[in-house]
Amino acid sequence: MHTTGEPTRIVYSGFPELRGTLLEQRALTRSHHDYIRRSLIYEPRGHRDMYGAILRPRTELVDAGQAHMGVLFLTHEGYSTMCGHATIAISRLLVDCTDTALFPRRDELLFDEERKEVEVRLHVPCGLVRATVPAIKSSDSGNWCADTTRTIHYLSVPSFAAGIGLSVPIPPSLRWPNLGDRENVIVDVAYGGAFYIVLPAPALGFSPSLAHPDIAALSDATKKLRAAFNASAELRSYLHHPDHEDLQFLYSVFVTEPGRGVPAPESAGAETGLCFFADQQVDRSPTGSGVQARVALAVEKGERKLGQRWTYHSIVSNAYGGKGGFTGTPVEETEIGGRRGVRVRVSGWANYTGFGTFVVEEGDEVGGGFSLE
Ligand SMILES: O=C(O)[C@H]1NCC[C@@H]1O
Repeated sequence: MHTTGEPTRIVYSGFPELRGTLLEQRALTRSHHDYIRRSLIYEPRGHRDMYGAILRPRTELVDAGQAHMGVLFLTHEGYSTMCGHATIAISRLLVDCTDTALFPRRDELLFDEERKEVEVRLHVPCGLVRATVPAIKSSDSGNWCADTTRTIHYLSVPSFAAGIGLSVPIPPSLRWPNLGDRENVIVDVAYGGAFYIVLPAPALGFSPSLAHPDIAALSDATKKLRAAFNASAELRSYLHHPDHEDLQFLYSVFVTEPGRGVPAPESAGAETGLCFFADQQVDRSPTGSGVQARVALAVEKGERKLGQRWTYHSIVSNAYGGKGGFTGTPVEETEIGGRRGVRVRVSGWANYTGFGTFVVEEGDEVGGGFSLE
């Protein structure tokens, strides 16, 4: 499937049997079954920016009846903890799926007759995400399918601003050409199921406009910024999450341009972002988890009120006149590990690109997956 051009290659069958909690399954997949990620995400089947997901029908939250399905996320680097664009795609797939062999909890989904929508609860590595998929029900069969005229939305795990206006010292070995003679870069850090650095392009020494970004130069700068951030124990201490140490790492640097893009209906404003995540993949979608992080920052800075909807574009949604932009709305204040957090409602669209079977032949070493880097 794709969400504003960002792929999600979804494994719904054929994955080895795994037991344990979702985070244990994630660790086991990394240690014993990483060849599957490499064969699906790397060349020759995938590419540098491919993204994937593995459906996990048994997890502790599924078994407890709190979630309908578990999910592991795959990047070019490894296994991410949250993914909004894949959440939107997978929840549509599950609403359309009638096969209980693939989706054992399918019969627990409920069609809301009044709102004409179906709620799908996904257990993802960072917690429980509630997605709502608009749907159409057939009066003959009683079956439903996703209604693609309306957006899918999901309610996030608690998101929070972790640090505002932090100064990152850039050592001489990590300077990039646009930095000029500056020795520090000022960043915000926020959590939206994963930790994000968020900063406007001029903070890196680039023009404010993301209309025609120099992606290679921005990738070089954000990679070096991330290395400089990670080199400081004091800065790394901002990546603290009370739930689990698996969540405590810097996932992405998000470069933003406030004000750019068409606001979606009933949205108070718009902005554009370019997200470099994992090992410098570029997100084509507006990045759901990054939207959560950016909304949490806006609330913390007093720029956004509860209930205020805002539009978030990627360079792809802007290229299509705003189609495929996400919206993000802080809907509820919450407390997380003694600090203020918000739950964010993120809306977007996803489409199918195909259904297929992948094969790796015995002895085909190249076909097991390679990357030109
Ligand atoms: O939408 C998201 O949250 C994801 N897209 C790729 C990077 C993030 O995990």
